[in-house]
Amino acid sequence: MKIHCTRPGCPKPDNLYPDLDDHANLKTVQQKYCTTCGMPLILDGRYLTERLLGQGGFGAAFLARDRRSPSLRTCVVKQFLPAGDLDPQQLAIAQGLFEREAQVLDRLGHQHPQIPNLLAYFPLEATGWQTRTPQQFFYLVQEYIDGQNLEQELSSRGPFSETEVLEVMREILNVLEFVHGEDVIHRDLKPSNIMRDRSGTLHLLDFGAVKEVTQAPGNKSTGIYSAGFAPPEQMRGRSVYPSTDLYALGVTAIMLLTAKDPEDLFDSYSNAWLWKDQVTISDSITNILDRMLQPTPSDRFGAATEVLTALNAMISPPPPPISPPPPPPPVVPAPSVTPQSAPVSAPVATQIQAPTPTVRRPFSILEILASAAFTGFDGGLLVMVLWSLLDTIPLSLGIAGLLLAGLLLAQVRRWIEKWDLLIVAGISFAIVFWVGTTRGNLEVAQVIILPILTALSAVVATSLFRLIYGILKRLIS
Ligand SMILES: Nc1ncnc2c1ncn2[C@@H]1O[C@H](COP(=O)(O)OP(=O)(O)OP(=O)(O)O)[C@@H](O)[C@H]1O
Repeated sequence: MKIHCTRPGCPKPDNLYPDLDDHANLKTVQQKYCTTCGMPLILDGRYLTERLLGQGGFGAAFLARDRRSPSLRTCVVKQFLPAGDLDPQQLAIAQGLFEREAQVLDRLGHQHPQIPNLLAYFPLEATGWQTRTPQQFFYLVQEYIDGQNLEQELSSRGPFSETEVLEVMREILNVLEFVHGEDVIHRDLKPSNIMRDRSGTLHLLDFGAVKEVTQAPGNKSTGIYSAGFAPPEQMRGRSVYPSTDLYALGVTAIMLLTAKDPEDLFDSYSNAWLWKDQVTISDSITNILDRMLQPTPSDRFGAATEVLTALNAMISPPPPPISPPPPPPPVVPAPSVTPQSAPVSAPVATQIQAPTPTVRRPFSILEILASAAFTGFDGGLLVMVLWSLLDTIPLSLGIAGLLLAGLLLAQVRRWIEKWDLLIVAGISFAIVFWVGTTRGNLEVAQVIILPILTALSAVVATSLFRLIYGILKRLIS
């Protein structure tokens, strides 16, 4: 059996003990020591570390086996390993907080299936290596979640779709709702701390309360939070709120959508998140993420429940396109998650537009009118140039009709929208201007005025149609 030494800096941590392959030996042996540094290898009399899983700012995580369980259950052993620049007072606080992390996990893990259970928490005093001074170590053992974290998933499969991100958000918000209800703020939410097990369930990892220790202003030392995911109040070492975790979840969501690191999405010059032009998602989810990513806690959602309500509101069927917007639903005061809940700046429901969970969102009135102007403009140009070249009305109308149908399809499918409309209109105008005035018999004034007139007519016709449709609809209902 291979046992991995947990002493930081051990030059040859892998120890081979073939005698422990025999279960009877494994169960009864008293202790084994690292052949290089003498560190005890069977922790708390039962946990045998197999390999290093990773190293964070305040400790290392190891994959381990529990020799006291009949199936040699796999578990995760986390070792408290603060960075070397803490003074004795800070170290004492850090140890106290590590213990608090254990208490928090103990309380939360046994109540929620998506938080790993705490299995043990213990100190270990070992003789120093290359020194006679004894060394103190702290360990925390927790349930092993067999799967991949979302950071690993992201790098192996690329960006998540809107639907997939919504699923992640909903699931983690439900966990946060519970966590915040227990007066706990996670403080380090990010894709690498969200683990998807083999059945697809997400788990929230790493309740690193120890990270509070260096939050004193001016102390910018290691691993206090994860840069990029922490909102301004946490970076300044101020109080944290439920909305601190919601901000980090917002960053997580845009990272999953874009497959980009937070540093590549945040523009420090304008102090803003620049991610929207990199993805096509519905307005409603964009608005929700915008609010989660507000720099001021009180501008964000105050509680996970509020975000869930906003996400659920997206499922309700979209209002008919013409009828006036329905009156805002009665404002339900946001349930206060913890006494630290940030004040809620506005009722959630009023923040949501055009609810739809689908990727192809409905067109706004402005978009419809802009598209009508574009179609009218290009339609006018097409008919004019074809007529001037072919000199037969039916054929010109037929070809123009076919080309227009293609353009309409491109707009409905959103292949061309916003600036594309202007670009396509500009290019077609330039072509028609050149072809019509050099090869055809068109006048310059004709090429300029006629398409503008057809564009205006299309806008007027569309507006009238929408008005009549709206009136009829209201009369019928
Ligand atoms: N309960 C667990 N089950 C399975 N894997 C885990 C568990 N806890 C941690 N891990 C994995 O172990 C690795 C190290 O975790 P750890 O929490 O020590 O550091 P980190 O999350 O990488 O960094 P930081 O502490 O700075 O957030 C990560 O890849 C994480 O996914």
